Parts: sequence; C-alpha cells; structure tokens
Amino acid sequence: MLRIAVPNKGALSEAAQTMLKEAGYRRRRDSKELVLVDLENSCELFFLRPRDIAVYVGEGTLDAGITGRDMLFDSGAPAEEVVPLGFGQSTFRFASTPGAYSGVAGLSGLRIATSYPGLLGKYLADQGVDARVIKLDGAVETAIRLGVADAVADVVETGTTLRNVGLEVFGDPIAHSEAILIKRAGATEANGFQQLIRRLQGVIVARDFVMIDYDIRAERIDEAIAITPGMEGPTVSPLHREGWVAVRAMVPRKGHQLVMDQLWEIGAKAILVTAIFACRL
Ligand SMILES: Nc1ncnc2c1ncn2[C@@H]1O[C@H](COP(=O)(O)OP(=O)(O)OP(=O)(O)O)[C@@H](O)[C@H]1O
Ligand SMILES: O=P(O)(O)OC[C@H]1O[C@H](OP(=O)(O)OP(=O)(O)O)[C@H](O)[C@@H]1O
Ligand SMILES: [Mg+2]
Repeated sequence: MLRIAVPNKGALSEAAQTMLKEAGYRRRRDSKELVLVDLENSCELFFLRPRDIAVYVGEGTLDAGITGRDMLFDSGAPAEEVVPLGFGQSTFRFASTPGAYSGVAGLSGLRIATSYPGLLGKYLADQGVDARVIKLDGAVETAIRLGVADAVADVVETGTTLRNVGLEVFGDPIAHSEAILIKRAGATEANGFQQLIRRLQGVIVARDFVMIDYDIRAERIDEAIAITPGMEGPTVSPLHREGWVAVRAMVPRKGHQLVMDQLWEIGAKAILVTAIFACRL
C-alpha cells in the first residue's frame, strides 16, 4: 500500500485534499480523522502537520507527501521535490518597519524572528551575513512590535498580514514556494507512486487547460492550427459540408477568450469551449 502524507491543517490542507479527491482518492469525512485507508486505490493517507511531512518522508516511513517547498527546505530532511502542484504559492521574505533596512547586508549583528530557522540560516550563511535567528512558532510579524526582533523572515502571499501590523518587505525574496509532492531522496519509488504522479499531473492539466472545438474553411486550416496548435497537434476531421473542417484542440484556460476572438477573426464558426474533467497525457 502506498503511504501518502497530507497536511492536516494550515494553508495547504484544504487544497491538497481537494486535489487528491479530484485525483480519485478517498476524502476523509471529518477533520479529526488522522489515518484513512483507501482500499480501492491501495493507499493509506496520513494527516500530519505540514511541518512534519518532510521528516516522515525523509525517514522513509511514508512513501510520498504533500508539503510546501519552503518547509521541505527548512526541514533539511533527505526528501526531494517530485512534482510542483500549482497551488499554495507564496514567497519567503524579510520585513520590518518601513524604511528601516534595504537589504540582507544591513542585518549583520541584528535579531531576525522566523518559524523557518533552517531556511533562513542557510540563506544568511550563503549571503555571508552573521545575524541572530530567533525561532518562533507562528505570528512572527508581532515580534518587532514586542521588541523581540529587529526584522522578521516569513511567508508572504497577499501581504495583508504585514500591512495589518504596519510592516514592509525589503530586500530580495529569500525563496519562492508552492505545494509540492515529495519522496525520500534517492529512494526507489513505491508501488503506486507513478500512478499518483500521473493522477496529480492529470488534475493539474485539467485545471489549466480547456478543450476547444470549431469549424473552419479548409483553406484557412494552417492559420487556425497556428492559433490552436494543441498538445501533440489538433484533431482535424472532415465536416459534412463542402470545403469545411472541424478542429479539436486543448488550449490554456488562461487566455482562451482571446483564442476564441482570433479564431472568429479568421472565419471560424461554432466555437465551443468545454472544461476537461480528468485526463492522462
Ligand atoms: N497565506 C498563505 N498563502 C499561501 N501559502 C501559504 C500561506 N501561508 C502559509 N503557506 C504555505 O503553506 C505551507 C504550510 O504553512 P502553514 O502556515 O499552513 O503551516 P504552519 O501553520 O506553519 O504549520 P505548523 O502548524 O505545523 O507550524 C508552507 O509551505 C507555506 O509556504
Ligand atoms: O501575505 P498573507 O496573505 O497575509 O499571508 C501570509 C501569512 O499567512 C501565514 O500565516 P498563518 O495563518 O499560517 O499563521 P502562522 O504565522 O501562525 O503560521 C504566514 O505565516 C503569514 O503570516
Ligand atoms: Mg503558518
């Protein structure tokens, strides 16, 4: 049985469970359930703290896990990224009172609060900056007001949390993160692992692409294919109308209205866009 770690709370939890559900795995019925056996798919889902997932997977106790790239890096666990999952995007950044500092170089000898001491420590070492890292469990933005730190290093998505406490980011982003599928570094893949990857990739593609169908005069097919090249090439079938063909292709969901406009401009008719429910490429 494939053993998969899933975040039981926090920013990635809901989206990770939704993605697994869309990939055909069972969903737990209540949030107190810690282990879920999915016999139909020969796997067990373990609901764990997001921070602990890389540790379990790195130890080899679990075969696969969903966590944040920043958390994997912070843990220092011997686990590796296999697939970026396209949700939970954030940056990891320095922040302080507006105008106080302009970059990491100005932090020498100062105190920086964070819940990611591993990630921050490695970055400071790489930059050759000797600062004191103050480890806090969460809500690190408050540390400056309470006089515990001069700056913070934390996850920023919309920036709302920072704005609410009157702080501003400074310097270059320390890291870019998103939810990722991980496995133990160098480990041979467990039974069902490739199937999990294919299913998750199928969900990502189904979310990012739509199917477009249209009819076009045969003499304009080259222009049409340039607009909708598809994945491997569009399907072009004869239409029961002299001089016309029907075309079917996958196009990115983002910008599909523009594609429809361009097809209309070259004389396409009956342009239909439909969602992709599931796929294997
Ligand atoms: N607002 C957010 N938007 C997007 N991603 C976020 C956000 N907050 C946290 N994350 C990401 O979610 C992952 C898990 O962080 P989260 O804050 O949910 O856990 P946590 O509360 O720190 O966990 P723990 O309770 O175990 O300490 C990290 O990879 C982080 O980058
Ligand atoms: O830029 P924003 O959209 O405001 O999001 C970033 C905030 O979200 C996370 O907090 P979380 O709710 O996980 O609390 P925590 O700090 O206790 O982990 C993160 O630690 C930031 O504080
Ligand atoms: Mg958090």
